[in-house]
Amino acid sequence: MASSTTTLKGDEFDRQLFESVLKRRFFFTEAFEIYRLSPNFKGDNRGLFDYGPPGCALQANIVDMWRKHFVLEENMLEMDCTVVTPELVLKTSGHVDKFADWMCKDSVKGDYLRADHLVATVLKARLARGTRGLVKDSPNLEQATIDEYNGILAKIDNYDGDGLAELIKQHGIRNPENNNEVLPPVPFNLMFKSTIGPSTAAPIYLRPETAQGQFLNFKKLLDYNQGSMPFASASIGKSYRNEISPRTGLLRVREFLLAEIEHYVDPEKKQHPRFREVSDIVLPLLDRETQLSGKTTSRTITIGQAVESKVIDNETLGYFMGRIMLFLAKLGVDQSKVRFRQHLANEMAHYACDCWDAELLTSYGWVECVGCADRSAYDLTVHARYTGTSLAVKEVLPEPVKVEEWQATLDKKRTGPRFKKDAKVVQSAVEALDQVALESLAAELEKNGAVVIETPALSDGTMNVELSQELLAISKITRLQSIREYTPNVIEPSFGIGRILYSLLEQVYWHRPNDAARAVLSLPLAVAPNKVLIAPLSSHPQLNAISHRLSARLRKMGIANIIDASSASIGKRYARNDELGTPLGMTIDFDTLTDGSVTLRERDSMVQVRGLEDEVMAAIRGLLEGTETWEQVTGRMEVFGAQEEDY
Ligand SMILES: Nc1ncnc2c1ncn2[C@@H]1O[C@H](COP(=O)(O)OP(=O)(O)OP(=O)(O)O)[C@@H](O)[C@H]1O
Repeated sequence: MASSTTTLKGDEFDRQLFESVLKRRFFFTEAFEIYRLSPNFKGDNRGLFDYGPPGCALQANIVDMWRKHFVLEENMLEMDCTVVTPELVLKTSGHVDKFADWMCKDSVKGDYLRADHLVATVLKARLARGTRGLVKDSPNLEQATIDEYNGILAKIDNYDGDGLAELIKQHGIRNPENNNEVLPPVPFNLMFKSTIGPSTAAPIYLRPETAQGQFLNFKKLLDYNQGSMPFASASIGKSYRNEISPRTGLLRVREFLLAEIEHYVDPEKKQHPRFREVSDIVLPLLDRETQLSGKTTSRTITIGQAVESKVIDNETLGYFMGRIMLFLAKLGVDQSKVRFRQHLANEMAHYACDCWDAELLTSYGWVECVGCADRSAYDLTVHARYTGTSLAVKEVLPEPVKVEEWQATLDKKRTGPRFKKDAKVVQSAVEALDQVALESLAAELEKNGAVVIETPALSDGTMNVELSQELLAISKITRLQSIREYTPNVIEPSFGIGRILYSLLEQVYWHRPNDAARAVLSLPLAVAPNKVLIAPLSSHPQLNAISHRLSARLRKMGIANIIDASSASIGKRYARNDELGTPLGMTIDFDTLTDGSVTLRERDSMVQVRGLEDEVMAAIRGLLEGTETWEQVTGRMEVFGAQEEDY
């Protein structure tokens, strides 16, 4: 499509105006709005939104593109798992103990504030006041203070509770809304808790991510994939996080659509067969060291170079970062407003060993829209350990190889009577011990005469046993190995669809020159909610009939379209659809009745061409399928030029 004529620069962006367009056109609205206005409404509906028709269509188109770009392109195994998750699963995965953010309480009003956001908001405001003279007569900040604040902000995600408490104390940080003091940060678990059925004895959580359902089915997925590695599963579904204080519209919500890929890979073979397809893509990277040095400027580097120099840990991680970049480009994201930021050590989720976020630049600053984490073997290992179900891969070696290894043997004559119905569980726990564990246990057994090993849950609820030398022997043996067993590592690209949708909308929003009331959303054809507006110039029944026929023709081609036969001026109708991001407009007038010609208007340039109905239909199809550009269409059809549109 033609490029926008007045792209809004960062400073000119008027969020209020932009959001009023989205609300007016019903992209989304706050949930339970009419109840929230009631004096009896006690709840908190922040972070809960309903999508209206264009928001819904845009979301569906993004998801459709995601499915084609990832699931279809890579033969991923898609799953749809339940939201309701037993506590035990999330206890094992570490979410019950660790999936928390730090929050501070306003000492007077009792409001809760997310601690890292509080510090960042206050320091940013001080910097804005003290360096840009935003507040009249406010003193300029000393350069050393400016550097200190910037340094803190560059690594704000790296502070734990104590670190945040120290910052709050040291910098006299208070609630910016009322200047009240805040209490020291405490952790708040972000999962919504409930119970299943009438019994309170069966606690559940709404899943905070789709990943766990995929991991629990790993054995079945591997079988379905004929035991072949590597492979990926994928899932799209609602996830829930009880965010402490959501204030940034669609960017931080409590219920959101997550699209996640879990790519299972041999830990010793993290090369990717299609790596060469992405190795020349240039990525803007903001790595860990740069952030720790207090800087926030990313550097551009090809994925190939980044993997070779180990800035990106391995090919598979690099491959997915490249695929994420290509996906965002297809959606219409401004490539100069994307960067990949590496997680700092404390920021990383409890399961991750490396993580890069794809961040998009918005009026709220850089926003994480896609997380790309190497979860190592963490999840499969903990679930296998707890349940005693093997989630390992057995690889048949091309030739048997001689291996020296530690072997643990239980004396079953003794362990049977000793552990009774738990004997099998104890045995599976011993069998699950890896070589590193066996080596240190062998030394411990020799030294102390007994060792304690972790087990899946036993009948008395405990999860470990003591094994003396009488019950357990650990020795080094040499054997011929024909099967290698390993727990796969997982590379996980995780896409917050709502964040991508909102950031994209901000990036494609602009208005006609000198007319802030005429907003345009330059959404690409592929994701625009409606592709074609059909506008009859009069309400004449014959023109109406043609509109419906054209609409049906487009529908038959799978092209979403909308008829606007209202009495509003054609300029108004175009303007309305510019705000909806509709890329093309077909106008039907009385000439259509005599010579069968129709007009096709392009949203961004407002240029119109005229041709026979079939020609215009072919142009629309070509534009949608990407076999023709708008420039080519204007080259071969009669051009009207940009029309002055009465509004
Ligand atoms: N509260 C939320 N609202 C909307 N999208 C979210 C929210 N939390 C996470 N996401 C999306 O889910 C993706 C994967 O989640 P992940 O756990 O990596 O996020 P996160 O690091 O916890 O995010 P943040 O640091 O912003 O809280 C994110 O990249 C983001 O797009």
